[in-house]
Amino acid sequence: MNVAKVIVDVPSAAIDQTFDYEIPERFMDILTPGMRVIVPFGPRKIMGFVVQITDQSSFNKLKPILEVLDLVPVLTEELLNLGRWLANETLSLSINALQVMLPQVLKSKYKKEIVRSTEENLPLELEDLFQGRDVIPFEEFENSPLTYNQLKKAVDAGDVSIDYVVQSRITKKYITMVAPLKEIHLLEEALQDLPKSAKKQRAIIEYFIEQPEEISQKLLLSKLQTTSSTIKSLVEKGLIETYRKEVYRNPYDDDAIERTAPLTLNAEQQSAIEPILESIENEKHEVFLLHGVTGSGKTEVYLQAIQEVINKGQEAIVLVPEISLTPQMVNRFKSRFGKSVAVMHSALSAGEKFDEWRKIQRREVQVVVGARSAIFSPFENLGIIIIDEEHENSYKQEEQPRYHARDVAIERGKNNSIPVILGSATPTLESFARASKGVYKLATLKNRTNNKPMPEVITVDMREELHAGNRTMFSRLLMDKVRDCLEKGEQIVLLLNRRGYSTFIMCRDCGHVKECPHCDIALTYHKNNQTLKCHYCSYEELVPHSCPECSSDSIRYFGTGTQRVEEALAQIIPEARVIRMDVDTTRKKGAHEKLLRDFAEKKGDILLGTQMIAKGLDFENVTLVGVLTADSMLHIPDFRSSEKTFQLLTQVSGRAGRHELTGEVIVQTYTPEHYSIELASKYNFEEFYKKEMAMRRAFQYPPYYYLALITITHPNQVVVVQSAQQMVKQLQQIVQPGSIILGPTPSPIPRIKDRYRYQCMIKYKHEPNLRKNIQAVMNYFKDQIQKNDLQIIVDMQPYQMM
Ligand SMILES: Nc1ncnc2c1ncn2[C@@H]1O[C@H](COP(=O)(O)OP(=O)(O)OP(=O)(O)O)[C@@H](O)[C@H]1O
Ligand SMILES: [Zn+2]
Ligand SMILES: [Zn+2]
Repeated sequence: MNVAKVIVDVPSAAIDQTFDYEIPERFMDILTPGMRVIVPFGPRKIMGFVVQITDQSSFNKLKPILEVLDLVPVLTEELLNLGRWLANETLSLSINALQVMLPQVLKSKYKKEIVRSTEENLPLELEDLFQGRDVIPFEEFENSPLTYNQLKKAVDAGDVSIDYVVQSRITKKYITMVAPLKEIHLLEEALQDLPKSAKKQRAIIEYFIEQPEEISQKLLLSKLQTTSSTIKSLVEKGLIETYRKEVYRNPYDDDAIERTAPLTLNAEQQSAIEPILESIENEKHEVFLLHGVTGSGKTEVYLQAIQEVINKGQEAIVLVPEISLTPQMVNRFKSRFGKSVAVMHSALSAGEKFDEWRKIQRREVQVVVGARSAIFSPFENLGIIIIDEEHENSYKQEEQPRYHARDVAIERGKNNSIPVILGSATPTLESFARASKGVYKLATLKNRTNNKPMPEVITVDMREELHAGNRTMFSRLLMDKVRDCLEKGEQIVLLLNRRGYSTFIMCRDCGHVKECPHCDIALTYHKNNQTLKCHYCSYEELVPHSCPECSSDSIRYFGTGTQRVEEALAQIIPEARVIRMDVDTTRKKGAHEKLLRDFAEKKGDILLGTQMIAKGLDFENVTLVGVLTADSMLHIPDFRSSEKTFQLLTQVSGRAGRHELTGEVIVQTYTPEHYSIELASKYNFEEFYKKEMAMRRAFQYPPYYYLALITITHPNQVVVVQSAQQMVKQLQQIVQPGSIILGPTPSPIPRIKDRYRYQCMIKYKHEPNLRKNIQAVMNYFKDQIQKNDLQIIVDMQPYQMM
């Protein structure tokens, strides 16, 4: 068994295969699949993943593996298999499919060190290596007579660990600890011996006599108002010691979280959880769709199912949309399961993410709560996977590998014979259709746990407002209600159903709109620093004083961004304190949390924001929710726009009246008769489902048809058009008779980063070989891709049509 099959880190279709390498003697006993290695590749040394170890190769002379990067595999056997499935399913490169499962730190340049993790004596050779130090650079081991096998034994025994040091040590954090070295009665003796004048030293000894536990040096210094030189002199006397201790960077203050006990489930929750518990018990893979109105207690069902899994000694993955991963949400899990919970969140630093990942890898936690990528958590004894708000688009990754976390969850569910729960107040049509057909098991929670009705929704026709002479963006009814609320000291959530960056600059004289010079899209106006920015390529420039086309100086910004709403509010109700939440105000780390905390602490009357305020928030003092422009999403060219509108309106309505106070919702719209607005205002999901299904059937969209979107890009427009036409011709030859090919057409954003973009879409019901066939078509373009800078992006089951 001296041949390793390795996927190398060269993201190119021409290299997308395993390469054979010889395993040198010194790595023979330690190398296992799932470890990263350094191998020679042409003139370079590059990283690769060992995916298989075998004893034969069809090549005669193999190059040897140069270095082994891990002594514990970073990918489990299950994840390696999942990687193969993922690459195949999403038509991605194997290397991308494996990389996506790992935290950033393991993908970048790093140094390694060996850390002593025991006070016990180590084998002699190791003691020689450490020479009294606690941490040594990995290279010292490589230059020592010690074998990898000996080191691995020490790692497996938990005596030492290997750590990765990413530039400037961001992977680990240490604090200096101080602890007594002598027993209490010896400390008391020492105290007698210390001269009375050595007040500071005496204070430290007295402290440890009272409290003989370790304490961080920093805390000790501040507690006793003492100095590090005082500590040092006691260390020299052999009375106390100082040492470094690794602390996990913990973004959440665990100890401050109060523990909660399971609630007694109500009848609906009880009948929802029973089949799930059965499935856990019988280790049977099933997918449950938990359709529960907002505030119906879905989370409590998750918590109790997870408890069952933990009791069985198994582990749980909970996916939550990125923007709902608020401390509020995380605390619900931490308050039930304490330190057994890891959190994976993109707002964490690379080091923090790595720490959380390591807790999973080292089996220090049983539960992970995280955004999309947490689906790849390296648990080896999974018992359940839960996807909260399963309808959220953020579960789809919009770069290679273009996977949907729901599909990955179900695949892992199958592989592990465990249940998968999809929860939502507004399930996707796809999921609800599967549940209706019995492919998924449906559980429904119709009532809020507080037994209050859903807040009443009043739609306001904005056309009538205009007729009545109201030209503001607020209807008279909404303003009355807002004032009412303010008087009663209650709070308000205002949703602008649109992104913050929709504000653009236009010349009033000639109509010129400032666009990005590299992308065919209007630049976004940012008021705070008077700049125009491109959302797609980060291009940035200062706002011009006059029109670049006609030199007129009546250049204005347009569009109803949140900034403008804020200004308008300030004019109409100057006394209201507004907290604005959008891409601009939440860019800084921790800003999102801070704004929410401020609102919870009633430092603001109105929470004004984009989509990001619609979900998961639970404030007891919120009694009014206003939606400023319910229809703005209906007009984007996306077959899911009605569904998204329905989902958003339902979600945001669910923010009101969740506790004692009754809530109310005002929805402003120019198309009150549109079924998604009308039915959302009545909370009628079933009826919406029927109507929307009929539309999808009529227009041949999912869930009746599957989609594959192929986007072709190139700096030269002629090349793109020609290639796209060739692409459609090729596709026509591979698809089944019932399938439909649309295009080629320019993409909705026809140019990004100086590359022109065309697309074509395949709609199909049954194409068992589609992936293989598309791969073959890609092969047809191989030369153009490699030599001519052509790019082809395949998105199986696309969510973004851009
Ligand atoms: N069995 C129960 N008895 C009493 N209170 C409960 C019970 N189950 C849940 N609750 C409480 O009801 C409230 C709403 O529950 P929860 O937030 O879990 O609902 P949800 O369906 O997840 O809501 P959303 O989808 O809106 O986030 C919470 O405050 C929760 O503590
Ligand atoms: Zn002009
Ligand atoms: Zn741009």
